[in-house]
Amino acid sequence: MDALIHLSSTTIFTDCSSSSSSSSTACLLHFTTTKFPNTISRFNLQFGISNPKFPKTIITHCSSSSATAIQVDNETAATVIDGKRVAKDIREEVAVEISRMKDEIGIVPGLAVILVGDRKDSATYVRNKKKACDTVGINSYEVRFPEDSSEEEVLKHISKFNDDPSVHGILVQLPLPSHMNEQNILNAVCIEKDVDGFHPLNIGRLAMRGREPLFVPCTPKGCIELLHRYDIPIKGKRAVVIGRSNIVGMPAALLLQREDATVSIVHSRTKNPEEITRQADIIISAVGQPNMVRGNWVKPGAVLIDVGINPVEDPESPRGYRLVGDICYEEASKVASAITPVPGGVGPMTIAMLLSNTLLSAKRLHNFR
Ligand SMILES: NC(=O)C1=CN([C@@H]2O[C@H](COP(=O)(O)OP(=O)(O)OC[C@H]3O[C@@H](n4cnc5c(N)ncnc54)[C@H](OP(=O)(O)O)[C@@H]3O)[C@@H](O)[C@H]2O)C=CC1
Ligand SMILES: Nc1nc(=O)c2c([nH]1)NC[C@@H]1CN(c3ccc(C(=O)N[C@@H](CCC(=O)O)C(=O)O)cc3)C=[N+]21
Repeated sequence: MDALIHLSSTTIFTDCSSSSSSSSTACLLHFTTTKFPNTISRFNLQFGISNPKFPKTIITHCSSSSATAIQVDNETAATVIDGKRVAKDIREEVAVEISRMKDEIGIVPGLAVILVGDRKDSATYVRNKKKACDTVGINSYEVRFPEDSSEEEVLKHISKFNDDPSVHGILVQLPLPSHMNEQNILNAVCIEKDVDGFHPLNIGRLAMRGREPLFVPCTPKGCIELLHRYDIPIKGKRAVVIGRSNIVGMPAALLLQREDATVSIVHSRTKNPEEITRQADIIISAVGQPNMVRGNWVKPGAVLIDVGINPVEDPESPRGYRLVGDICYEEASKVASAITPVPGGVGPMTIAMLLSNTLLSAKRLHNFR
């Protein structure tokens, strides 16, 4: 190194095009040198000139100072919010409670999962939920219906599970085939067993001050749980939720509001969404658009919760695709103070919350504390 350089600020630009498996990162550095302390120089650098011995060293061509190599020691990186680890902790906590319940009152919680049609992703989710139930000691009951089955058949099974005392939670995997009326089916789940929290009565109570839902939807609950477990304050903060679906965006906004955040909702008709997200201390994104939230949509120090699960083509991956979130991780993680990865962020928490809701239901139905 020819000159000692004090980095005063860093701006990172990444090519976040959704399909590229490797992206190039350019870095605009503002720094002063000891040789030229009053000069602030700007250099356009290309990352990735890797010397494994000096991974943080960038080689560049500088004309206004004698520097040829820069040590980027103070590059800020966000805390990675490890949903996979937290979900494991929660599964262990749930397992302890389930075994205590079994020992003390001889009850084992049961979860019924209804899957209609043959979507591959839905089948995978259901399989993962069953596996998770097995690991904590929840009995799972799975019913599969062919794509062309009737709404009445599904309703009949829901009614059967409503009356079955060994079932404490009922989950209807979404989306349903288009010929079925989702409202009718979700309304049929009795609210005491609505572990997904999708029944309008549970959502209505979530929206009302002074009312308590019996269950909170798993994905938004998982987002808030991550914030709590990482000691991230919510009260008085500005939160922006991107997406307003019944299952994620809308209940996430309601939950943040219940936690005393000031909440804005961005959706597909929002003009200049980046101006709104840039004001946020906390962003929860649930859109389904790969890498939509760029680094420059994010206020420095913001906390980012990425719900999006988007498959993008990747010939190098064994499945031929890989999962990315709604947030351009590479860019945003350099601006944020904390961020959830995809995979390994919110996804595992959704399943952990489902287990936790099923335990809660069994405890409540059997008056077990
Ligand atoms: N990690 C997990 O556990 C889970 C992940 N997911 C993932 O989360 C994502 C969202 O799921 P879900 O809520 O069911 O999706 P929906 O398609 O039901 O909702 C998407 C929302 O995003 C909004 N939206 C779409 N495009 C834009 C845009 N360009 N700018 C701003 N807002 C936009 C839509 O707006 P509008 O209302 O105007 O149409 C809508 O409110 C998906 O990737 C899904 O796979 C879902 C559930 C659980
Ligand atoms: N009634 C109903 N309830 C749901 O909760 C529900 C639903 N329907 N329909 C579909 C969405 C989607 N969803 C996910 C759950 C876990 C992961 C998950 O565990 N993801 C892993 C990756 C899994 C992989 O690698 O394929 C992760 O993010 O690390 C993702 C998505 C629940 N949903």
